[in-house]
Amino acid sequence: MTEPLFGRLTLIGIGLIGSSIALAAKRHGLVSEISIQTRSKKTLERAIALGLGDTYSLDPAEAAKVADLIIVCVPVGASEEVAQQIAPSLKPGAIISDVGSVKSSVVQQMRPHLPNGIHFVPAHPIAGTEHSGPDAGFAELFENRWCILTPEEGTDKAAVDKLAAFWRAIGANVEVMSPEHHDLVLAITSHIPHLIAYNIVGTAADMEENVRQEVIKFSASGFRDFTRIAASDPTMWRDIFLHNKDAVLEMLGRFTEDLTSLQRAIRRGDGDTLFELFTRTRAIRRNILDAGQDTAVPDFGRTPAAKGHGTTEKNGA
Ligand SMILES: NC(=O)C1=CN([C@@H]2O[C@H](COP(=O)(O)OP(=O)(O)OC[C@H]3O[C@@H](n4cnc5c(N)ncnc54)[C@H](O)[C@@H]3O)[C@@H](O)[C@H]2O)C=CC1
Ligand SMILES: O=C(O)C(=O)Cc1ccc(O)cc1
Repeated sequence: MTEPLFGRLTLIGIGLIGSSIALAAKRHGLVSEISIQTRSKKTLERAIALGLGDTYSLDPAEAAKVADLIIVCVPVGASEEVAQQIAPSLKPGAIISDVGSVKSSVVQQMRPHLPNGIHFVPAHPIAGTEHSGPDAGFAELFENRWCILTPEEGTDKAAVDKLAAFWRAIGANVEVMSPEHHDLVLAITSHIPHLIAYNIVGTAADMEENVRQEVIKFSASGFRDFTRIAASDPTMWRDIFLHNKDAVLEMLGRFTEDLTSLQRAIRRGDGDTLFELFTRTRAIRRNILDAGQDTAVPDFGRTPAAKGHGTTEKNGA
């Protein structure tokens, strides 16, 4: 049996991601003790019934005490409140991390409250489902998925390496980048796709009753996939859009321009434009599959041809 990487791991928030980390850390023997905190008694009782940890608390300061690694697993809008609550009881030398889907805002919310001598290494596992709560977790969630770390410059390298080793040990591939770059990439690869799903399902839901029934009845796989994504947790996704506002609006601007050019191509009967785009997007899907994980960040924007698909860009204007 190898030595655990950490002594006490404290998980603040025990939903899908927190419970999956608990199960994976336990399975791989990565920590000697797991302490769980969440703010609702009902959720804490589920965590106890599921046997996710060794100690349980409703008090974040109590749970964070003597922890070597604290991972905050709450909706991104609650990050500042949690940082304020745990800051006074953090052990010098502890690593504090999170799993939020947005990084710049989490850094801005948490950093000012963290005392010197604490290693702050924000993280985002790009792995999840539309389910939430402690019952939704499973130990394999992070296997062969990316986990992006966004430490500030000057963060202790040993702390970053140790957190990276933790994520690798539960099956993830680790990459390090700036919070700003993370937020821009995730806006197009994750946040806008969710917004599109929420919007298309909302549009269908607003249709007249008889059409709505047919939408459900004849739901082809495209729409069904959107309904899965649009069933994701409303609190979590509200917070993502409120806290990644600039990057989402920037990407939404480009998306809207491209959508307008597709609209024009359809109106004009311009089959070449449609065919050329659909051929290019098919190749992107193949790239993703060839990369061996369907969560791999696609090669968007690295080649001039992949930038936008408006008719003006196609014509080189
Ligand atoms: N669900 C997904 O697919 C993924 C989610 N994430 C990120 O992980 C984080 C957690 O998401 P999930 O586990 O899916 O959510 P979840 O809804 O399953 O669990 C969230 C947990 O946080 C607790 N909580 C909420 N506010 C709190 C507070 N102020 N103090 C203590 N506990 C609090 C809730 O009671 C619940 O136990 C979010 O920031 C999300 O952006 C990251 C990757 C994938
Ligand atoms: O269920 C899906 O399709 C997801 O996209 C899961 C997911 C949700 C949020 C993240 O920050 C990362 C992954």
